Amino acid sequence: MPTPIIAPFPATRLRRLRRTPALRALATEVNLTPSNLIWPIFVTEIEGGEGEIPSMPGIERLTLEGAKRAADTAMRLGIPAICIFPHSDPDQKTETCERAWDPDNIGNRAIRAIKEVAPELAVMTDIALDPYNANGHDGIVRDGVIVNDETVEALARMALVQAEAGADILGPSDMMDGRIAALRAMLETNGHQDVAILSYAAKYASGFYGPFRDAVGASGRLVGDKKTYQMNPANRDEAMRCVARDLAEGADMVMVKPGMPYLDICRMVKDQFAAPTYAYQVSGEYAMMEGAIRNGWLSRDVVMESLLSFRRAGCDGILTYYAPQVAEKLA
Ligand SMILES: NCC(=O)CCC(=O)O
Repeated sequence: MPTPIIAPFPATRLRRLRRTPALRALATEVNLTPSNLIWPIFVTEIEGGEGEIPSMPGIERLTLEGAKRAADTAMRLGIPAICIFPHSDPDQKTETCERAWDPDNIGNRAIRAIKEVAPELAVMTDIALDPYNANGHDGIVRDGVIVNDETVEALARMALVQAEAGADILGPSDMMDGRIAALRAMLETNGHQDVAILSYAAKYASGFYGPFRDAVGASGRLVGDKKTYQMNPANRDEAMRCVARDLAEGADMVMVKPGMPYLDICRMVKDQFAAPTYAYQVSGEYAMMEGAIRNGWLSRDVVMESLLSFRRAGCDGILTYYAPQVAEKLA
Protein backbone atom coordinates (compact mmCIF):
# COMPACT_ATOMS: atom_id res chain seq x y z
CA MET A 1 0.00 0.00 0.00
CA PRO A 2 1.45 3.45 -0.90
CA THR A 3 1.70 5.86 2.04
CA PRO A 4 -0.48 8.92 1.43
CA ILE A 5 1.38 12.20 1.84
CA ILE A 6 -0.52 14.55 4.11
CA ALA A 7 0.62 18.15 4.40
CA PRO A 8 -0.18 19.57 7.81
CA PHE A 9 -3.48 21.37 8.33
CA PRO A 10 -4.54 23.77 6.88
CA ALA A 11 -2.61 22.87 3.70
CA THR A 12 -4.48 19.60 3.77
CA ARG A 13 -8.21 19.90 4.17
CA LEU A 14 -9.69 16.55 3.20
CA ARG A 15 -13.16 18.12 3.02
CA ARG A 16 -12.13 20.06 -0.14
CA LEU A 17 -12.80 17.04 -2.31
CA ARG A 18 -16.09 16.27 -0.59
CA ARG A 19 -17.60 19.74 -1.19
CA THR A 20 -19.75 19.10 -4.29
CA PRO A 21 -21.17 16.06 -6.10
CA ALA A 22 -18.79 16.74 -9.00
CA LEU A 23 -15.71 16.78 -6.77
CA ARG A 24 -16.91 13.71 -4.91
CA ALA A 25 -17.40 11.95 -8.25
CA LEU A 26 -13.83 12.78 -9.26
CA ALA A 27 -12.48 11.43 -5.98
CA THR A 28 -14.49 8.18 -6.05
CA GLU A 29 -12.22 5.17 -5.63
CA VAL A 30 -14.40 2.14 -6.47
CA ASN A 31 -17.53 1.77 -8.53
CA LEU A 32 -20.34 -0.67 -8.93
CA THR A 33 -21.88 -1.50 -12.29
CA PRO A 34 -24.42 -4.16 -13.32
CA SER A 35 -21.50 -6.13 -14.78
CA ASN A 36 -20.26 -6.76 -11.22
CA LEU A 37 -23.45 -8.65 -10.35
CA ILE A 38 -24.52 -12.29 -10.42
CA TRP A 39 -28.22 -12.80 -9.71
CA PRO A 40 -29.19 -15.92 -7.72
CA ILE A 41 -32.71 -17.18 -8.48
CA PHE A 42 -34.84 -19.99 -7.05
CA VAL A 43 -36.64 -22.20 -9.55
CA THR A 44 -39.38 -24.54 -8.39
CA GLU A 45 -40.72 -27.73 -9.89
CA ILE A 46 -43.48 -27.97 -7.30
CA GLU A 47 -47.02 -27.19 -8.37
CA GLY A 48 -47.91 -24.01 -6.48
CA GLY A 49 -44.33 -23.71 -5.14
CA GLU A 50 -43.81 -20.31 -6.74
CA GLY A 51 -44.33 -17.05 -4.89
CA GLU A 52 -42.73 -14.97 -2.17
CA ILE A 53 -40.37 -16.53 0.38
CA PRO A 54 -41.53 -15.26 3.80
CA SER A 55 -38.03 -14.94 5.29
CA MET A 56 -36.80 -13.15 2.13
CA PRO A 57 -39.46 -10.48 1.53
CA GLY A 58 -39.47 -9.33 -2.09
CA ILE A 59 -37.84 -12.53 -3.40
CA GLU A 60 -39.93 -15.15 -5.16
CA ARG A 61 -39.47 -18.73 -6.18
CA LEU A 62 -39.97 -18.87 -9.94
CA THR A 63 -41.48 -21.35 -12.33
CA LEU A 64 -39.53 -22.20 -15.50
CA GLU A 65 -41.51 -19.47 -17.26
CA GLY A 66 -40.59 -17.07 -14.46
CA ALA A 67 -36.92 -18.05 -14.85
CA LYS A 68 -37.12 -17.16 -18.54
CA ARG A 69 -38.58 -13.76 -17.66
CA ALA A 70 -35.77 -13.24 -15.13
CA ALA A 71 -33.26 -14.04 -17.89
CA ASP A 72 -34.84 -11.38 -20.10
CA THR A 73 -34.67 -8.90 -17.24
CA ALA A 74 -31.00 -9.71 -16.61
CA MET A 75 -30.21 -9.14 -20.29
CA ARG A 76 -32.11 -5.85 -20.35
CA LEU A 77 -30.31 -4.61 -17.22
CA GLY A 78 -26.81 -5.71 -18.23
CA ILE A 79 -26.45 -8.32 -15.47
CA PRO A 80 -24.01 -10.83 -16.99
CA ALA A 81 -25.00 -13.96 -15.08
CA ILE A 82 -27.85 -15.72 -13.34
CA CYS A 83 -27.24 -18.47 -10.79
CA ILE A 84 -29.89 -21.19 -10.52
CA PHE A 85 -30.94 -22.79 -7.22
CA PRO A 86 -33.47 -25.62 -7.45
CA HIS A 87 -36.55 -26.00 -5.26
CA SER A 88 -37.08 -29.67 -5.88
CA ASP A 89 -39.87 -32.10 -5.10
CA PRO A 90 -39.40 -33.33 -1.50
CA ASP A 91 -40.91 -36.71 -2.37
CA GLN A 92 -38.09 -37.36 -4.80
CA LYS A 93 -35.23 -36.59 -2.40
CA THR A 94 -33.28 -39.75 -1.56
CA GLU A 95 -30.26 -40.79 0.52
CA THR A 96 -28.42 -41.69 -2.69
CA CYS A 97 -29.21 -38.34 -4.35
CA GLU A 98 -29.45 -39.76 -7.90
CA ARG A 99 -31.70 -36.94 -9.05
CA ALA A 100 -28.70 -34.63 -8.70
CA TRP A 101 -27.35 -35.99 -12.00
CA ASP A 102 -30.68 -36.48 -13.75
CA PRO A 103 -30.56 -34.40 -16.96
CA ASP A 104 -34.24 -33.59 -16.40
CA ASN A 105 -34.00 -32.36 -12.82
CA ILE A 106 -35.37 -28.87 -12.28
CA GLY A 107 -31.92 -27.24 -12.23
CA ASN A 108 -30.99 -28.67 -15.62
CA ARG A 109 -34.38 -27.85 -17.09
CA ALA A 110 -33.89 -24.27 -15.90
CA ILE A 111 -30.46 -24.07 -17.59
CA ARG A 112 -31.98 -25.14 -20.91
CA ALA A 113 -35.02 -22.85 -20.53
CA ILE A 114 -32.82 -19.81 -19.88
CA LYS A 115 -30.40 -20.66 -22.70
CA GLU A 116 -33.40 -20.88 -25.05
CA VAL A 117 -34.43 -17.26 -24.42
CA ALA A 118 -31.09 -15.67 -23.51
CA PRO A 119 -28.21 -17.65 -25.02
CA GLU A 120 -25.75 -14.85 -24.27
CA LEU A 121 -26.55 -14.68 -20.58
CA ALA A 122 -24.01 -16.63 -18.51
CA VAL A 123 -25.75 -19.38 -16.57
CA MET A 124 -24.18 -20.42 -13.31
CA THR A 125 -25.22 -23.52 -11.40
CA ASP A 126 -24.94 -24.95 -7.93
CA ILE A 127 -23.00 -28.17 -7.40
CA ALA A 128 -23.89 -29.81 -4.09
CA LEU A 129 -26.22 -32.68 -3.29
CA ASP A 130 -28.47 -30.89 -0.78
CA PRO A 131 -31.38 -30.06 -3.15
CA TYR A 132 -31.77 -33.77 -3.86
CA ASN A 133 -30.65 -35.27 -0.55
CA ALA A 134 -33.22 -36.71 1.87
CA ASN A 135 -31.19 -35.50 4.87
CA GLY A 136 -30.37 -32.00 3.64
CA HIS A 137 -26.58 -32.45 3.53
CA ASP A 138 -24.33 -31.39 0.66
CA GLY A 139 -22.77 -34.85 0.58
CA ILE A 140 -23.71 -38.51 0.88
CA VAL A 141 -24.21 -39.56 4.49
CA ARG A 142 -23.16 -43.00 5.76
CA ASP A 143 -23.54 -43.86 9.43
CA GLY A 144 -23.84 -40.19 10.26
CA VAL A 145 -20.64 -39.27 8.38
CA ILE A 146 -20.58 -37.12 5.23
CA VAL A 147 -18.38 -39.27 3.02
CA ASN A 148 -15.98 -37.22 0.95
CA ASP A 149 -14.71 -39.30 -1.95
CA GLU A 150 -18.01 -40.91 -2.89
CA THR A 151 -19.63 -37.48 -2.79
CA VAL A 152 -16.95 -36.09 -5.10
CA GLU A 153 -17.76 -38.81 -7.67
CA ALA A 154 -21.44 -37.85 -7.48
CA LEU A 155 -20.58 -34.16 -7.85
CA ALA A 156 -18.53 -34.86 -10.98
CA ARG A 157 -21.53 -36.64 -12.55
CA MET A 158 -23.69 -33.69 -11.60
CA ALA A 159 -21.17 -31.32 -13.19
CA LEU A 160 -21.19 -33.25 -16.45
CA VAL A 161 -24.97 -33.14 -16.88
CA GLN A 162 -25.02 -29.43 -16.05
CA ALA A 163 -22.33 -28.77 -18.65
CA GLU A 164 -24.30 -30.86 -21.16
CA ALA A 165 -27.42 -28.80 -20.37
CA GLY A 166 -25.50 -25.65 -21.34
CA ALA A 167 -24.13 -24.19 -18.07
CA ASP A 168 -21.36 -21.63 -18.51
CA ILE A 169 -20.11 -21.54 -14.92
CA LEU A 170 -20.28 -24.37 -12.40
CA GLY A 171 -20.48 -23.37 -8.75
CA PRO A 172 -19.33 -26.18 -6.46
CA SER A 173 -20.68 -25.12 -3.07
CA ASP A 174 -20.24 -28.44 -1.28
CA MET A 175 -16.80 -27.93 0.36
CA MET A 176 -15.68 -31.53 -0.16
CA ASP A 177 -11.93 -32.04 -0.60
CA GLY A 178 -10.71 -32.73 -4.12
CA ARG A 179 -13.88 -31.71 -5.92
CA ILE A 180 -12.38 -29.02 -8.14
CA ALA A 181 -9.81 -31.43 -9.60
CA ALA A 182 -12.51 -34.06 -10.13
CA LEU A 183 -14.85 -31.60 -11.86
CA ARG A 184 -12.08 -30.20 -14.02
CA ALA A 185 -11.03 -33.70 -15.11
CA MET A 186 -14.64 -34.67 -15.86
CA LEU A 187 -15.12 -31.53 -17.99
CA GLU A 188 -11.80 -31.97 -19.84
CA THR A 189 -12.37 -35.60 -20.73
CA ASN A 190 -15.90 -34.99 -21.99
CA GLY A 191 -15.36 -32.06 -24.32
CA HIS A 192 -16.43 -29.31 -21.91
CA GLN A 193 -13.02 -27.76 -21.44
CA ASP A 194 -14.44 -24.24 -21.79
CA VAL A 195 -16.91 -24.52 -18.93
CA ALA A 196 -15.71 -22.33 -16.04
CA ILE A 197 -15.60 -23.22 -12.37
CA LEU A 198 -16.38 -20.59 -9.75
CA SER A 199 -15.38 -22.39 -6.61
CA TYR A 200 -17.12 -21.68 -3.32
CA ALA A 201 -13.59 -21.80 -1.95
CA ALA A 202 -13.98 -20.17 1.46
CA LYS A 203 -17.49 -21.14 2.50
CA TYR A 204 -18.16 -20.79 6.18
CA ALA A 205 -20.59 -22.79 8.34
CA SER A 206 -22.86 -19.81 8.85
CA GLY A 207 -26.16 -18.99 10.49
CA PHE A 208 -26.72 -16.48 7.71
CA TYR A 209 -27.94 -19.23 5.34
CA GLY A 210 -31.21 -19.74 7.26
CA PRO A 211 -33.62 -18.01 4.84
CA PHE A 212 -32.00 -19.80 1.86
CA ARG A 213 -32.94 -23.13 3.41
CA ASP A 214 -36.55 -21.91 3.62
CA ALA A 215 -36.31 -20.84 -0.02
CA VAL A 216 -35.16 -24.24 -1.28
CA GLY A 217 -37.32 -26.24 1.11
CA ALA A 218 -34.38 -27.66 3.10
CA SER A 219 -35.38 -26.22 6.50
CA GLY A 220 -36.25 -28.87 9.04
CA ARG A 221 -34.70 -31.55 6.85
CA LEU A 222 -31.06 -31.07 7.82
CA VAL A 223 -29.86 -33.65 10.31
CA GLY A 224 -27.09 -32.09 12.42
CA ASP A 225 -25.02 -29.26 10.97
CA LYS A 226 -22.49 -28.67 8.18
CA LYS A 227 -19.46 -28.01 10.39
CA THR A 228 -17.50 -31.08 9.25
CA TYR A 229 -17.21 -29.63 5.74
CA GLN A 230 -17.92 -25.90 5.84
CA MET A 231 -15.36 -23.65 7.51
CA ASN A 232 -15.11 -22.44 11.08
CA PRO A 233 -15.99 -18.70 11.22
CA ALA A 234 -12.95 -18.19 13.48
CA ASN A 235 -10.47 -19.09 10.71
CA ARG A 236 -8.54 -16.94 8.26
CA ASP A 237 -5.41 -18.94 7.37
CA GLU A 238 -7.57 -21.92 6.49
CA ALA A 239 -9.45 -19.77 3.96
CA MET A 240 -6.16 -19.01 2.23
CA ARG A 241 -5.34 -22.71 2.08
CA CYS A 242 -8.78 -23.50 0.62
CA VAL A 243 -8.42 -20.84 -2.07
CA ALA A 244 -4.84 -21.84 -2.92
CA ARG A 245 -5.89 -25.47 -3.21
CA ASP A 246 -8.94 -24.75 -5.40
CA LEU A 247 -6.96 -22.51 -7.78
CA ALA A 248 -4.23 -25.14 -8.01
CA GLU A 249 -6.88 -27.75 -8.89
CA GLY A 250 -8.27 -25.66 -11.75
CA ALA A 251 -10.84 -23.20 -10.41
CA ASP A 252 -11.16 -20.17 -12.69
CA MET A 253 -12.77 -17.93 -10.08
CA VAL A 254 -13.15 -18.12 -6.33
CA MET A 255 -15.80 -17.08 -3.85
CA VAL A 256 -15.99 -16.07 -0.22
CA LYS A 257 -19.32 -16.81 1.46
CA PRO A 258 -21.10 -15.26 3.35
CA GLY A 259 -20.11 -11.74 2.34
CA MET A 260 -20.43 -8.87 4.77
CA PRO A 261 -19.17 -10.69 7.89
CA TYR A 262 -16.14 -11.91 5.88
CA LEU A 263 -14.86 -8.82 4.09
CA ASP A 264 -11.43 -9.32 5.68
CA ILE A 265 -11.23 -12.67 3.90
CA CYS A 266 -12.24 -11.10 0.56
CA ARG A 267 -9.42 -8.57 0.84
CA MET A 268 -6.84 -11.21 1.79
CA VAL A 269 -7.89 -13.50 -1.07
CA LYS A 270 -7.67 -10.73 -3.66
CA ASP A 271 -4.31 -9.46 -2.39
CA GLN A 272 -2.79 -12.91 -2.08
CA PHE A 273 -4.00 -14.58 -5.28
CA ALA A 274 -5.06 -11.80 -7.69
CA ALA A 275 -7.66 -14.18 -9.13
CA PRO A 276 -11.23 -13.25 -10.09
CA THR A 277 -12.79 -13.00 -6.63
CA TYR A 278 -16.48 -12.97 -5.74
CA ALA A 279 -18.49 -12.68 -2.57
CA TYR A 280 -21.93 -14.09 -1.92
CA GLN A 281 -24.18 -11.66 -0.07
CA VAL A 282 -26.29 -14.47 1.30
CA SER A 283 -29.94 -14.81 2.22
CA GLY A 284 -29.47 -13.81 5.87
CA GLU A 285 -27.68 -10.63 4.84
CA TYR A 286 -30.53 -9.87 2.47
CA ALA A 287 -33.13 -10.64 5.16
CA MET A 288 -31.41 -8.40 7.72
CA MET A 289 -31.27 -5.43 5.42
CA GLU A 290 -34.63 -5.91 3.76
CA GLY A 291 -36.39 -6.56 7.08
CA ALA A 292 -34.96 -3.37 8.58
CA ILE A 293 -35.72 -1.35 5.43
CA ARG A 294 -39.33 -2.56 5.34
CA ASN A 295 -39.72 -1.68 9.02
CA GLY A 296 -38.45 1.83 8.35
CA TRP A 297 -35.37 1.24 10.55
CA LEU A 298 -32.85 1.63 7.72
CA SER A 299 -32.97 3.52 4.45
CA ARG A 300 -32.69 1.63 1.17
CA ASP A 301 -29.33 3.37 0.63
CA VAL A 302 -27.71 0.64 2.75
CA VAL A 303 -28.07 -1.76 -0.17
CA MET A 304 -25.70 0.18 -2.41
CA GLU A 305 -23.41 0.87 0.55
CA SER A 306 -23.20 -2.85 1.30
CA LEU A 307 -22.34 -3.69 -2.29
CA LEU A 308 -19.66 -1.00 -2.46
CA SER A 309 -18.07 -2.58 0.60
CA PHE A 310 -17.39 -5.72 -1.45
CA ARG A 311 -15.81 -3.70 -4.23
CA ARG A 312 -13.65 -1.87 -1.68
CA ALA A 313 -12.63 -5.23 -0.21
CA GLY A 314 -11.33 -6.24 -3.66
CA CYS A 315 -14.20 -8.31 -5.02
CA ASP A 316 -14.65 -8.34 -8.79
CA GLY A 317 -18.29 -9.22 -8.36
CA ILE A 318 -21.05 -10.07 -5.94
CA LEU A 319 -23.78 -12.67 -5.94
CA THR A 320 -26.74 -10.77 -4.51
CA TYR A 321 -30.50 -11.11 -4.41
CA TYR A 322 -30.54 -7.33 -4.89
CA ALA A 323 -29.01 -7.67 -8.38
CA PRO A 324 -32.05 -6.61 -10.48
CA GLN A 325 -33.08 -3.84 -8.10
CA VAL A 326 -29.56 -2.41 -8.00
CA ALA A 327 -28.98 -2.79 -11.76
CA GLU A 328 -32.25 -0.93 -12.35
CA LYS A 329 -31.05 1.86 -10.10
CA LEU A 330 -27.68 2.03 -11.86
CA ALA A 331 -29.26 2.13 -15.33
N1 LIG B 1 -25.24 -22.80 -1.80
C1 LIG B 1 -26.08 -21.71 -1.39
C2 LIG B 1 -26.16 -21.58 0.10
O1 LIG B 1 -25.65 -22.44 0.78
C3 LIG B 1 -26.82 -20.43 0.81
C4 LIG B 1 -26.91 -19.15 0.11
C5 LIG B 1 -27.73 -18.13 0.86
O2 LIG B 1 -27.94 -18.23 2.08
O3 LIG B 1 -28.18 -17.18 0.22
